Amino acid sequence: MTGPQASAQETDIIKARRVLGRRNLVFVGLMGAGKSAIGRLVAQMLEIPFVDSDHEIERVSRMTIPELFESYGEPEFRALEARVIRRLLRTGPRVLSTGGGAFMNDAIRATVLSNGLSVWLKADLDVLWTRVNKRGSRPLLKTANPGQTLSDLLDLRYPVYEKADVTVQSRDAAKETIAAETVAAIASLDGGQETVPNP
Ligand SMILES: Nc1ncnc2c1ncn2[C@@H]1O[C@H](COP(=O)(O)OP(=O)(O)O)[C@@H](O)[C@H]1O
Ligand SMILES: O=C(O)C1=C[C@@H](OP(=O)(O)O)[C@@H](O)[C@H](O)C1
Ligand SMILES: [Mg+2]
Repeated sequence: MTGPQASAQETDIIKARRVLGRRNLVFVGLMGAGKSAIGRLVAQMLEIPFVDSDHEIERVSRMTIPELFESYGEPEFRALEARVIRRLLRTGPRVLSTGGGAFMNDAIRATVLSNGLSVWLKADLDVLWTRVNKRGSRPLLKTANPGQTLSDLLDLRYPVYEKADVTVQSRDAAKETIAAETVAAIASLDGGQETVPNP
C-alpha cells in the first residue's frame, strides 16, 4: 500500500499504540469470528507480541483443545484457561486472542476490563457457521445440531461480549481489511497527544 491510504494507516497505528500504552489488547467473540487470525495481523501492524490463549493452553498441557475436553471435561479446561489468561495478562503490551468462552468467566472479564483493552469481533451467524463448519476442532460444537448450538451460544454470549471496550464487525472481507478497521477503531479512542507546557 502506498500514498494517502498508507499514511492514514500509519497515523492509526501510532494512535492505537498510544491508546494501548502498556495494556494488552484482548480479542473476544464467538468461535469463527477471527480472533486468532485478526489478532495475529493486528499484532504485526502494531509491532507488539502476539499470543493466543488456546495455543498457550495446548503448549503447557501438551494436548490439543479437543483432547483436553475429551480427557478432562469442560470445567478442567476452563480452570486451565483462567490460570493461563491471568498469567498472560500480567505483562504487556501485547495482543491476546482468547477462546470464545473466556470472556464469559466473570473473573477473567473483570481483569480484562480493568487491565486491558478489549475488542469484540462481532459476526453474523452465517459468517461464523461457514467458518467453523469446515473443521472439527471446536468440541462445543460436537452436538446433534451444531448450527443450533452455535445459534444458542450467540444468544447467550452476545449480551456479555457487548461489554468489551470496542466492537468491530467481522464479515466476509479480507483479513487485512478487518485488521486495519480494528486498528482504526482503537485509534479513534485517542484523545490526542498530551502537550507538555514550556517551562
Ligand atoms: N476476514 C476473514 N476472511 C476469511 N476468513 C477468515 C477471516 N477471519 C477469519 N477467517 C478464517 O476463519 C476461520 C476461523 O478464524 P479464527 O481466527 O480461528 O477464529 P476464532 O479464533 O475467533 O475462533 C479460520 O480458518 C480463519 O482463517
Ligand atoms: O467458545 C468457546 O467456548 C471455545 C472456543 C474455542 O476458541 P475459539 O473461539 O478461538 O474458536 C476454544 O477455546 C474452545 O473450543 C472453547
Ligand atoms: Mg481462536
